Amino acid sequence: MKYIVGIGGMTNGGKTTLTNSLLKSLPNCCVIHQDDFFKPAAWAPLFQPQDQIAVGEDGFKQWDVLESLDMEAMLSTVQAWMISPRKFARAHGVSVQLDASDTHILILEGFLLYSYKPLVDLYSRRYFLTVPYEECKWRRSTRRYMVPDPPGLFDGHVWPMFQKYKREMEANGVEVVYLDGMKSREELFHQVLEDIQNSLLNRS
Ligand SMILES: Nc1ncnc2c1ncn2[C@@H]1O[C@H](COP(=O)(O)OP(=O)(O)O)[C@@H](O)[C@H]1O
Ligand SMILES: O=C(O)c1ccc[n+]([C@@H]2O[C@H](COP(=O)([O-])O)[C@@H](O)[C@H]2O)c1
Ligand SMILES: [Mg+2]
Repeated sequence: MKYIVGIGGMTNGGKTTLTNSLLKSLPNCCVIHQDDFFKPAAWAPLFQPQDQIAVGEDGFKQWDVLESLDMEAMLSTVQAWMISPRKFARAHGVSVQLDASDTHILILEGFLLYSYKPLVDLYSRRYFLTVPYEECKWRRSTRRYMVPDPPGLFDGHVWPMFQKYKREMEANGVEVVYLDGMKSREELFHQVLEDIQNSLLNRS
């Protein structure tokens, strides 16, 4: 059985933390991180021609839109797993348990998992982590990304884009399991692990 889990939701909701814990506990489990698919951006003026991240009318680089991600490449990577989860696992250094039932799990982790149409129906289960605005803003202020946030990015771009995509997801009727990112790391881990295990049992 092939089982694809989405760990989505807002920036700094705790997606990467939760994913890393699940990976250690689920058998035959591979991961694809959406933030590995950001398109290239200029880090110095000389490299401007390679910059594929648009600058909005607001003056901010538009990192938090679907167009800043190479979703076709992400989809191809998912398809490679679907064709041969065993080969994919080996290529990514994941040891495959030969005696386990033929269950293979793929976790997709990222902040815009449910907005790209070709991916939406591939998930067996879609989780969506959220925390309140103030907590999200505070956590974000403690993070250091490859490209540091310019002043005002959170309120001017990150938060409005999160709200826009969430609204669209809900309007499109995409079914998700909401997770309260204010729970402890341990509580979230046990809640989701148990939920995945139950869902796997129901399918087998
Ligand atoms: N359940 C939690 N409670 C409190 N802080 C958390 C929790 N999960 C993650 N964090 C912290 O929040 C920040 C963002 O976590 P991270 O997993 O990188 O989020 P995301 O991948 O959603 O942006 C990190 O500093 C992390 O240590
Ligand atoms: O990873 C990068 O190269 C990168 C460069 C610029 C910005 N980001 C930010 O990465 C955020 C998504 O990652 P995360 O872990 O916070 O969900 C998103 O809100 C972007 O603004 C990420
Ligand atoms: Mg992350």
